[in-house]
Amino acid sequence: MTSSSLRIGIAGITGRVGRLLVEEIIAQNLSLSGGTSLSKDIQNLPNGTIIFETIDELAKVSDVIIDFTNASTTAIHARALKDSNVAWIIGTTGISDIDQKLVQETAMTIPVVQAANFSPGVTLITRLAGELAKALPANQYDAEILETHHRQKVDAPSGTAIAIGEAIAKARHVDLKSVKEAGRDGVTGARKENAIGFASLRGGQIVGEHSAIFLSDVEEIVLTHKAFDRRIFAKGAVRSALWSVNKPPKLYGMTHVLGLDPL
Ligand SMILES: NC(=O)C1=CN([C@@H]2O[C@H](COP(=O)(O)OP(=O)(O)OC[C@H]3O[C@@H](n4cnc5c(N)ncnc54)[C@H](OP(=O)(O)O)[C@@H]3O)[C@@H](O)[C@H]2O)C=CC1
Ligand SMILES: O=C(O)C1=N[C@H](C(=O)O)C[C@H](O)C1
Repeated sequence: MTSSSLRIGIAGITGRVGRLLVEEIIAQNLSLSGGTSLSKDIQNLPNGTIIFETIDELAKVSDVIIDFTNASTTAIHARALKDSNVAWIIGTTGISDIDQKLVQETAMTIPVVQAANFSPGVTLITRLAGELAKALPANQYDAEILETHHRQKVDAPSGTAIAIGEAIAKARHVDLKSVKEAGRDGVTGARKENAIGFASLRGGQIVGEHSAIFLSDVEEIVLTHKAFDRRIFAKGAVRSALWSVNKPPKLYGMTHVLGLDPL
């Protein structure tokens, strides 16, 4: 299979990212096989774009499916794609632990590229956060993650914030779940040593902003990424789709797509 013959389907084709994926596929002269959506509002999609009723139908006419939908679809998509011949590029966030297991199972039979954020810049910031966490003692440097998104976002903390938290936790050899402090409210008690804190702001049309903050008694280190345009996600997802061609079944991430060495 070559990239020019690759048939790309979009799950969530009428969404904020879905519509930009269509533009990116057309801009790169790639082949769009169609998409799925909830409301099937096809306004402003190119003439002739096919909206399928189910992911199974879309899979029959696609070599790769890029999925920016809602976490409620993940289990259905995993079961439908497990025994298909398509690659699955997952951008959807807010996926439950149970459904994430299904994603992992699916990646045993088809190539899956999953990233909470398809921006190369965020991939690098996440690695840098891990590097800092490795070098800065957890009992001296408090790690806090701040994220800001548009008012329509339905999950919190953002998938990217969680991925940054996981990178910090991994570097500190702890399980994120055991140290995560999110949504502080009321008499919370003093901050726990080694905690990784999360704060989420929602409002307006902010595309996506993330900061990993390390605070000691004597200094503050802040890594910040701001996405100005959702095209950065669409470009990264299409790049991942092209990269997935002829790859063996496995759960890949943006670090694989970017060819970065494992940490
Ligand atoms: N990994 C990354 O780089 C990024 C990830 N995201 C994540 O991607 C997801 C989508 O974001 P965004 O585009 O802003 O969201 P939108 O709500 O704009 O789009 C979601 C799309 O999925 C469709 N959809 C929702 N539920 C279903 C369902 N049950 N079955 C089929 N289709 C469904 C919607 O259909 P309809 O239009 O008819 O409602 C719409 O087309 C979110 O989880 C978000 O967090 C977002 C940006 C970047
Ligand atoms: O919902 C969004 O918009 C975004 N979601 C992703 C996340 O949850 O991290 C990525 C990006 O920040 C935009």
